[in-house]
Amino acid sequence: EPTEDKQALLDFLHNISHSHHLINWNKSSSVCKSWIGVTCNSEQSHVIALQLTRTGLSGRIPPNTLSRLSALQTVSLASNSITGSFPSDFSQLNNLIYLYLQFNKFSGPLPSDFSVWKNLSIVNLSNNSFNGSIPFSLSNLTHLSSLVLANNTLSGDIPDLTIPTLLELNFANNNLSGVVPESLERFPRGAFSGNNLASSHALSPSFLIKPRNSHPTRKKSKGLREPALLGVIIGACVLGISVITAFVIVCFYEKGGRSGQQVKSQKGEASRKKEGSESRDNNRIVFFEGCTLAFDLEDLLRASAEVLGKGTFGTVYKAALEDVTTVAVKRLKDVIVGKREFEQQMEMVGRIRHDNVAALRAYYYSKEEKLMVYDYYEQGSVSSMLHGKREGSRVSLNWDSRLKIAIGVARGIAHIHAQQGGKLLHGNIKSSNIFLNPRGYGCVSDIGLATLINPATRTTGYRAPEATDTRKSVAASDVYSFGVLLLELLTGRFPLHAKGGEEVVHLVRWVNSVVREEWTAEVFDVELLRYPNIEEEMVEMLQIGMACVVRTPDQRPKIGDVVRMVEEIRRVNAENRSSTESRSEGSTPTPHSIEIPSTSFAY
Ligand SMILES: Nc1ncnc2c1ncn2[C@@H]1O[C@H](COP(=O)(O)OP(=O)(O)OP(=O)(O)O)[C@@H](O)[C@H]1O
Repeated sequence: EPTEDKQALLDFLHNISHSHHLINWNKSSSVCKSWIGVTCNSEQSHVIALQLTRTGLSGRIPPNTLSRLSALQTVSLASNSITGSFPSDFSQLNNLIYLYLQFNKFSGPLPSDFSVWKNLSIVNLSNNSFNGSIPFSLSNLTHLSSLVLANNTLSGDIPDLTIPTLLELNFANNNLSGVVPESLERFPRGAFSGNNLASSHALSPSFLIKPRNSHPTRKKSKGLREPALLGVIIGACVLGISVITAFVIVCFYEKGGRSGQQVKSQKGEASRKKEGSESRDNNRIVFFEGCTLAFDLEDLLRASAEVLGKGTFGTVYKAALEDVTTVAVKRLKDVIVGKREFEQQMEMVGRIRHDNVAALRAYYYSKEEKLMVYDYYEQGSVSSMLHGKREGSRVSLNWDSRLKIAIGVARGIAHIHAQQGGKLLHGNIKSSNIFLNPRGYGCVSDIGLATLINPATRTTGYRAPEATDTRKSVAASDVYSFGVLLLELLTGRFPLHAKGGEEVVHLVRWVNSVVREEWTAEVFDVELLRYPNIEEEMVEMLQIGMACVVRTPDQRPKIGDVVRMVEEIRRVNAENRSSTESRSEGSTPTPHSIEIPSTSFAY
């Protein structure tokens, strides 16, 4: 626990007014683990990021508080009502990389000596009342990639800033005069609009305003889209990092008219402020309890992102918020329910906190966008672990891991089924929705989405025979999907896999036929055969899996029994193992060597 940093933050908190968002900032809780908006380094010895966007901060930043956070790399205090001049003691934060102070009430001059922050990469001081000139010392920042000073009252000439790393620049809507220096001519004209510039860059407002007003009906959403679009388009052009920008471009700008939208205007900026706050008020990101993240839609839009994959319900992006916090954002498509029903479902799911259920951290609903925010699981899903490329990227899943995945998932489903008087189902158990919790147990994600989305778009392979339509799903349908997952863990095969030519093999049918032929050992993943003394456990798991996938829902075990059975696999065999160890050491199952008690299989 970084006690000095904690005290500095408490001193900050006690000397500035703030909203209830920071209620969990207290002495008794862990600053690194539970304080909202605070991120520590991996050793938990220092606070490295402070993200207090929209937390109702108002008044001056108390001196000698934040400046004591010596390892701070990110300061985000955007969208508050902070007054006073730029905190002079921030000059002590010489590890600063990201500085976001936009949408506040700062006034007075900018710091004259920016060179104290030699690692600064992103500076956003826009939408304040800073005055005075733009300091020339900015040109000493050799890592600077984004400089946004728009919507202030800065005056004087624009300094000749030769910063090769700079990708985004916005000085619009100030009182700047003179000409745009040659070093900055590469930036779009809109970056300088709304000033008193004398050269050809002093553009006619009508040119700038036109594109914005050409789609009056889309006013609201554009308010959110444009600032990020500007950054992304410039970044993409210069860097060509199309994968990273895909999230913002594909995700958020799909519906908006694009031509000419990069250009900003004085009038446009003014209306953007208004539109932005309106739409934020109506459609804000809703965070759930226990979430230490603090960001808003604009942060999400700005985040560098990559597509993790497309699923039945939409596309999932890995988004790096202000390059410190990484989250997974699911952008839903084909949502068939209205706002109220959507919110109710999210509230239900967002309240679930369990070791074996991936927490939904936040959601966002607007007419155009429905987003869900989860923790990002670095290791990827169980599906990618099982079926990723055998060499290299594939994480080896040994038998213990597979057992722990099965136990975790069973417990997770049981917990889900215990919610809402038994009314909540998962509806889409599959290996790509299973992740590993910190102790290596399975953790279930994507709860309850099936009821929000067009039922025709459900995944086959894991789907129970009766669940042809989401509305016909019952608790036993989740048990069936869990059974398929067990078979997948045992066999290392996809639920539907191609067997030479075009023939598609249904895993459940295949396992049943192999077992019927008494070639049971054939079903197991060859990767598992190198672990000694696990055949009994594998057979037990196979029995449980096969019991879960019987055709008639009533004949499947209840999830509570399934939990007990999978937990028993290890317990029972741990007791037996010592006596059998000497006998079977190193042995692997051979064809015909395993007996499966006869069950009434459906296939
Ligand atoms: N929180 C997360 N962390 C890391 N990867 C994730 C996370 N959530 C989803 N993914 C990965 O993103 C990809 C797309 O996920 P998504 O849930 O949209 O599709 P799916 O699981 O393949 O199918 P479905 O939509 O039916 O659930 C998958 O590979 C999934 O494992």
